[in-house]
Amino acid sequence: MTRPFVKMNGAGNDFVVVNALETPFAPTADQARAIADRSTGEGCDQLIALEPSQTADAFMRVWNADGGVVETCGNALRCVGWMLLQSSGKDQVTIDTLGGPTTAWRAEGPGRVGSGGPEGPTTTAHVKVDMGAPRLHWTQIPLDEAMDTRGIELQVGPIDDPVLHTPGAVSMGNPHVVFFMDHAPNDAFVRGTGSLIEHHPRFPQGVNVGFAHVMAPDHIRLRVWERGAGLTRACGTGACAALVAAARRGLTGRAATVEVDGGELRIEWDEATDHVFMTGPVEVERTGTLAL
Ligand SMILES: N[C@@H](CCC[C@H](N)C(=O)O)C(=O)O
Repeated sequence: MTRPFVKMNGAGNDFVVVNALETPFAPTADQARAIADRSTGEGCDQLIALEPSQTADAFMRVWNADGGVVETCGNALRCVGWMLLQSSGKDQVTIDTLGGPTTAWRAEGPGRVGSGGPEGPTTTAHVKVDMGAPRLHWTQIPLDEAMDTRGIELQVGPIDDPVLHTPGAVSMGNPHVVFFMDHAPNDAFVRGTGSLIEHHPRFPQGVNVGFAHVMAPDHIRLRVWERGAGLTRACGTGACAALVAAARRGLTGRAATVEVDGGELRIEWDEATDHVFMTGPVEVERTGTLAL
């Protein structure tokens, strides 16, 4: 069986997107893993399917690169949002996920906007998404026991001199923990520490691990080790979680630019609605066909 796909990325976080609005697409975990494999498959951080929805313009299903189905993906919501905005001609579209419903709009943003070319993809568009309200109670992350999610009981390194400790915990529909550091860590540190924390018993459903350096009250440098995908060039829900965790500790205001390896995301935590809004770039890289 073959299926057409579109390869897209949001700030460097890349996806194989399959339109399953008319024809169902239900890969096994092994098939999802094979598609995501960067040496033998198409290669991506997440596999995405756009499915029909009773309540929204579409339902977005997400598989991590390890083949596991997860709740949501912020950067993919912008990519899929752009596809639906283009195909429907609407000004806004709604997308449901296992992590909750989202709305997406076209937005203005920095950077070159073009259609791609021999030099590679250029920014296709900027899209804003309403990621909903952050979930902050320990049961909602979820954690293994009751504690204040502004700074949870967790440390890395020796007990009397930890390298990292007391991260914030936030659910943006999926679980995140955010360590605050005075610099951005290198790849080896993110890989070593991230892989350790991802499966820590503190997080019964695993966790996405953010390393945030607050450079100014409106600017965060963020690196993320994603649950089920490893070190990625951007994590949209991770950027939302970092802003929320930083604002709760008084390290930033309620809006900031979050600089990730693959670009910049604008995150705003609206006081009136409690919703977190994310604006950032979307790129179409290529199209192709999956052989399943
Ligand atoms: N890249 C995503 C998050 C994808 C899912 C995540 N790895 C998880 O397991 O929750 C984003 O942009 O939010």
